[in-house]
Amino acid sequence: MSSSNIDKQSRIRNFSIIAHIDHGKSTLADRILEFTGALSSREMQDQVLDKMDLERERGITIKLQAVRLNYKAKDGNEYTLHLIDTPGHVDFTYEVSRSLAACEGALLIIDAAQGIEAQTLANVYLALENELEIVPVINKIDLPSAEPERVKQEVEDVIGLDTSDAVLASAKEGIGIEEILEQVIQKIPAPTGDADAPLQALIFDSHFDPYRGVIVYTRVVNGKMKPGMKIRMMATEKEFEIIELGTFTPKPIKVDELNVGDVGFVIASIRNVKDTRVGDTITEAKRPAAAALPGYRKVNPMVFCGMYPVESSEYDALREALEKLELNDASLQYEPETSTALGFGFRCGFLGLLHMEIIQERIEREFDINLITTAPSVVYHAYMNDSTQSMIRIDNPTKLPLQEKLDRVEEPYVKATIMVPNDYVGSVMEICQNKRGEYKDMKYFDVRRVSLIYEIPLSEIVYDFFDQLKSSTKGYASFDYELIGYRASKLVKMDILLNGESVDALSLIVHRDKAYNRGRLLVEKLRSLIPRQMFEVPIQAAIGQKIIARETISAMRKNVLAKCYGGDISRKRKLIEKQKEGKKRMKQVGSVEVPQEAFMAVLQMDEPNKK
Ligand SMILES: Nc1nc2c(ncn2[C@@H]2O[C@H](COP(=O)(O)OP(=O)(O)OP(=O)(O)O)[C@@H](O)[C@H]2O)c(=O)[nH]1
Repeated sequence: MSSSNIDKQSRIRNFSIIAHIDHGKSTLADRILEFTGALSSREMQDQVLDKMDLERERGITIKLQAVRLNYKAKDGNEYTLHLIDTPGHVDFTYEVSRSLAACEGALLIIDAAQGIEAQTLANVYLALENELEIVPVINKIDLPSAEPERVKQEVEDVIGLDTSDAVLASAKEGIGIEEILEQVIQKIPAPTGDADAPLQALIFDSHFDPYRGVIVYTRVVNGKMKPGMKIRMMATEKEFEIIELGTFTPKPIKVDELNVGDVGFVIASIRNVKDTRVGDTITEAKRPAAAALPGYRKVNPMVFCGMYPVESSEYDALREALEKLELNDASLQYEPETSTALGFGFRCGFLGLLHMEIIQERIEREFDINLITTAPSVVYHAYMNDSTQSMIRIDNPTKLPLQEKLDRVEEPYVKATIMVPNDYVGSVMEICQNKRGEYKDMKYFDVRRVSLIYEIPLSEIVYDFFDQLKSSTKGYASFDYELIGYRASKLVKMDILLNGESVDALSLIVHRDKAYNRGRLLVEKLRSLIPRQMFEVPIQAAIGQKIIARETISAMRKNVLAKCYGGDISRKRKLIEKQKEGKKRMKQVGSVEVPQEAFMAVLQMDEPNKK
């Protein structure tokens, strides 16, 4: 390798920013971009690293990106910095871990008023797994409630990081930015790697551009890439020819090559993001690397739900919407599904609830399709009791075989870390126990805060766990979880009957000990959600042949319009309009009109906190 290349490589720093949500990651990233001159102040009006509208509205970062910055350090040298953004939600943990794998270091941002939170720790563990140098930054020191010294001590005690020269910063007021960059240069190592070795480049993200095809975000670990080179994706074994290479500054600019340590994008006439899996290694087809980079795994959806068009004529439009979204989202899965109650639709798989909500919203907003979605379900493993002992993956409660045929059913469990001020420990424990959680550990951070570890079935977390946690702790609890595997549970299928007919889209899998309680609450909730019909409608919950709960919706007495007779006509029209509006989200199930909310009722039941 030439000495100028070595020089260049020694002046590269690749880093991420990790933080608990709202501790100031995006604001700090913007400041860094501004300080290094990558953005003018006018451009600063948009938070560049948070791109999509939805993201901005929800205030979270979903799609990761990488920016190349030039920084003239105090030592007089010019450095190339690659700042790699990470998504801020537990649904996207694998993507976070791969973007961290593209770095040598990470800025750990901690809010000076709040201190360490659950995702601070989760992110630190991911950074440590990837052997990153962690540079602590205490942010928001401008806040009157900031306690930087206490938070520094907390970081020392809990994480074991030396905080003697942690930067005290305010991303909002632009304090400490230069010091942060100086520490990036001094503390984070330059990339090591061999420019003459066969190509190994890590894919840490990709997205679909309608004009250019898939744009792959990559970090070169060994070797180099040039336009015209034939590349191979080592996991998917697909081959492509590089058409263009570039980096984001943050505007995309073309480059002639991507060398060891470089972070940038590759365009190679790739049509589907499924060919460019996050975590996969790009190598040269002609001279492939002996092995892929470590850490690749295929991410599997954790949560499934049914999506049905309200108007059955929109089925094709829904399929096209899913096809388009899938181009850009390798973790979205779907397959056609038919429901007796809802007709033709799709069973869709997501990384988590947030991922699911984002896709639902995009289908409705960008594709203008009215959807009926069924309650989300986790994937159960059902083991048959016949001679085969075979296992069936159940991603839809209706598919659970009859009880008599089952040896056992297993469900996914997570290890949940909940951080909470002392005063709320009691209520958090109660929620966890109510959610079938198994207590594992409790650690005191300081006199005020506690970290609780529970093992909880994922299905219980899907059902409004986080909302309950937030509301019973005045918003102070923070929460993170990781999947730890499958365990056998006493699970049964509960069916819901409307007017005597079982509605498949309302079936759910519940723990046997909770079935009666859930069944009763669910039929009560359904009674309040389903409008009166022209006739009386019984709502029943059943396990097998046995009815465990019943409510009745009494028949409608008079036409709503009757009220308006003699009244003014515009009011009447408004009422008709309103009824039409309301109708949009109704589905005719047998002879009963059922609103969208009914299919989600199981998520909204306020279960009294009793065991
Ligand atoms: N007072 C004060 N507020 C700050 C500072 N840095 C960020 N904030 C505010 O804190 C809130 C969260 O900041 P973001 O930068 O969006 O936080 P984030 O960590 O990127 O959040 P996610 O993108 O949701 O992960 C915003 O309202 C910011 O204006 C700071 O130094 N001081």
